[in-house]
This record gives sequence, C-alpha cells and structure tokens, in this order.
Amino acid sequence: MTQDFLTTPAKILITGADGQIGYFLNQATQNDPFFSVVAFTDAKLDISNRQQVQKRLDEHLPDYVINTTGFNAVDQAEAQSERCYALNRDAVENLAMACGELSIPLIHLSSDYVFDGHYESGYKEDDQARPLGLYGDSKWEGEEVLRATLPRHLILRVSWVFSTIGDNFMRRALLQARQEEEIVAADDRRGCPTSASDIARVIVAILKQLHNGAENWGTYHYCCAEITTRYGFTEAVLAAAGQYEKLKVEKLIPISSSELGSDAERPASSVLVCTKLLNHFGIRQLPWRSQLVAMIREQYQNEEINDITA
Ligand SMILES: NC(=O)C1=CN([C@@H]2O[C@H](COP(=O)(O)OP(=O)(O)OC[C@H]3O[C@@H](n4cnc5c(N)ncnc54)[C@H](OP(=O)(O)O)[C@@H]3O)[C@@H](O)[C@H]2O)C=CC1
Ligand SMILES: Cc1cn([C@H]2C[C@H](O)[C@@H](COP(=O)(O)OP(=O)(O)O[C@H]3O[C@@H](C)C(=O)[C@@H](O)[C@H]3O)O2)c(=O)[nH]c1=O
Repeated sequence: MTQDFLTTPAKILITGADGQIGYFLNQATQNDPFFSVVAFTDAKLDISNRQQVQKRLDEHLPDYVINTTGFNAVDQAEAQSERCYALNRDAVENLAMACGELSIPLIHLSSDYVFDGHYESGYKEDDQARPLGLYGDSKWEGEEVLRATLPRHLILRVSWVFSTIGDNFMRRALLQARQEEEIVAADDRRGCPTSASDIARVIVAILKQLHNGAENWGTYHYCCAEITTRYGFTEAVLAAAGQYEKLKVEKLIPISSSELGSDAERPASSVLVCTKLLNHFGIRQLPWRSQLVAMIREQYQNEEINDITA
C-alpha cells in the first residue's frame, strides 16, 4: 500500500512545548488537520535523557521531530557552560541518534549568535560561523553534531525572538516601562526581532512541503523584516503598549552596549539573510512591526495568563 501524503496527517513530535517557539508551534498545528501532534514539555520528555528520548520516539513513531528546547540565557551560559552544552549540543546528539535509528527527520532551531557580528550586510547560511560567547558556541556545536549524525535534518537559525511567553526583550521592556520613569536601550547592536508565532508559521510551511515530498534538507535562516536595534525595538514596544495603558516611562535613553556591560560578548550586527528560504520553500519574511502589534495586543487581551511579572 502506498502512503497518500495528501490525506495522511503528518505526525509531529514537539520538544520544549511550553517555551516560546514550542508553545506557538503547538498552537499553530493542534487544530490543523494536516498535522497529528504530540507535544512534550521538559517534565514529560527531558531530551538530555537518551533512554527517555528513544522510548518516546519508539512509543509515538512521529514522521518529524521538532526540537524547540534550548539553554538560552546568554550571560548565564558563561558561568554554566556544562548545562549549556549539555542541552544545546549533547541533547541534540541524543535526538539525532534516536531519530536516526527510526529514520525520522529532525527540525532544529539555532541562532544568529553563531556569527561574530562583523558582517554588516547580513549573514548567509554558508558564511563562516565564529561565535563570540559560549551560548553561540554551544548552538554551533549542536548544529555540527546534527549535521554529522543525521542527514535528513533541517536547521532553522532565527534571531531576537519575542512573544507573550517567558523571558524575552519585549516583555522585559514592557515591565520596565510600567515600573520606571527612565529606561535605557542599546542602540549599537543591529538585528531583526522575530515573533515566535511567525517562526511557527515558517515551520508549519516547511513541514507541509517536506511532507509533500520536498527534500530540502540543510541549514536555513529566518528572521522578520527590517533591521533595528534594541533601542528601535523598545521604541516600538512603548508605542504599541501605549495604545492600551498609560505607561510610567517618560524617557527612553539610547546607550551603548559597553556602558550596559554584560558577561557575554554579543554580535554587533547579526542580521540573517533569508533568501535561501524564499528560493527553496517560497517563504517570505513578514515585518516584525506588525508581529509586535499583534503580540502586544495578545499580551493585553490575556494579561492574567501572560503575567509579565511571573
Ligand atoms: N529566544 C531567542 O531569542 C532565540 C532562540 N533561539 C533558539 O530557538 C529555540 C527556542 O527558543 P525559545 O522558544 O526562545 O526557548 P525557551 O527558553 O522559551 O524555551 C525552551 C524550552 O526548552 C525546555 N527545556 C529546557 N531543558 C529541557 C530538556 N532537558 N528537555 C526538554 N525540554 C527542555 C524549557 O523548559 P523549562 O522552561 O522548564 O526549562 C523551555 O520550555 C532554542 O533552540 C533557541 O536556542 C534562536 C535564536 C533566538
Ligand atoms: C539590561 C539591558 C540590556 N539591553 C540590551 C543589551 C543587550 O544587547 C540586550 C540583552 O537582551 P536579551 O537578554 O534579550 O538579549 P540576548 O540574550 O542577547 O538575546 C539573544 O538571545 C539568544 C537566545 C539568541 O539566540 C539571540 O538571537 C538573541 O535573541 O539588551 C538594553 O537595551 N537595555 C537594558 O536595560
């Protein structure tokens, strides 16, 4: 019997399901008849546990695994390198090996921080990775271990993720704007903020094409359109949030990253060029500004669920 790709749902297994991207991917696929979804939080599937990973895959036999986990605390990574590499590299190897045993492709998320940030015109997929900090290095090593272990993989590098979930720059800026009269934002690091729900849209579009026979494996970039700085993004957060409440903040002050200080070095310009994704999958970039307006609306509409101080 041949498999009918057009009528058989694609069975996907999502790891890290209550993180930013995991949550929105789960939301985007749960009610889509194209997919049959099993979504695991870390309590139900700890990907650093090789036996547990194999057991879950044996139980569910998904068509695709999507790994949205990550040790993402960029500064903390410098002091907690063991934990960082354990999740961003070694656990990726666990997944890749278990997927390999069962011939399951793995979709994996990586970061603009694999680059050193000196290339102002933007990074393409094949540009030399040269991470500045341990977080970026662990993501790069995770990519490399996946490439070496599982031929049918897709690595999607994304940047500056924001959403109504967890700890991210949008929510931190909003919290500060409610509590402080003056806030500072770095105006010397360039990048592209990208909403977690938009990344979910991209992953859904990729999965649909893979499941219909596309064999576009490899490494891809996706970020929302329009380069900005943390200062430019904060300005937009304040404008969008100001539609819903009178914020305490009166002054937004541009500042250099060196004045702010931090444990980890970060790329000065980590813009991702996304034309390969367009050429191979026909997926276009959406502007982060419209994504931000929608995300802020969602934040205010479900203020209790999206408790910013939690
Ligand atoms: N956030 C960003 O700006 C960017 C993120 N990325 C990459 O995208 C991916 C997703 O990021 P994002 O959605 O922000 O991540 P989050 O930090 O929001 O979510 C990560 C999830 O992984 C879970 N997790 C942690 N350890 C384990 C484990 N051992 N087994 C299973 N799950 C675990 C976490 O659970 P718990 O909360 O309980 O610890 C959390 O739910 C990551 O690979 C990240 O490196 C790339 C570029 C930018
Ligand atoms: C404390 C503070 C920092 N900053 C700036 C300095 C620095 O550039 C940045 C730090 O914010 P974040 O912690 O959100 O940034 P960071 O953790 O560097 O964000 C990164 O996370 C990882 C997971 C990725 O993969 C990257 O794509 C990127 O999103 O914000 C301000 O603008 N104002 C402030 O008050």
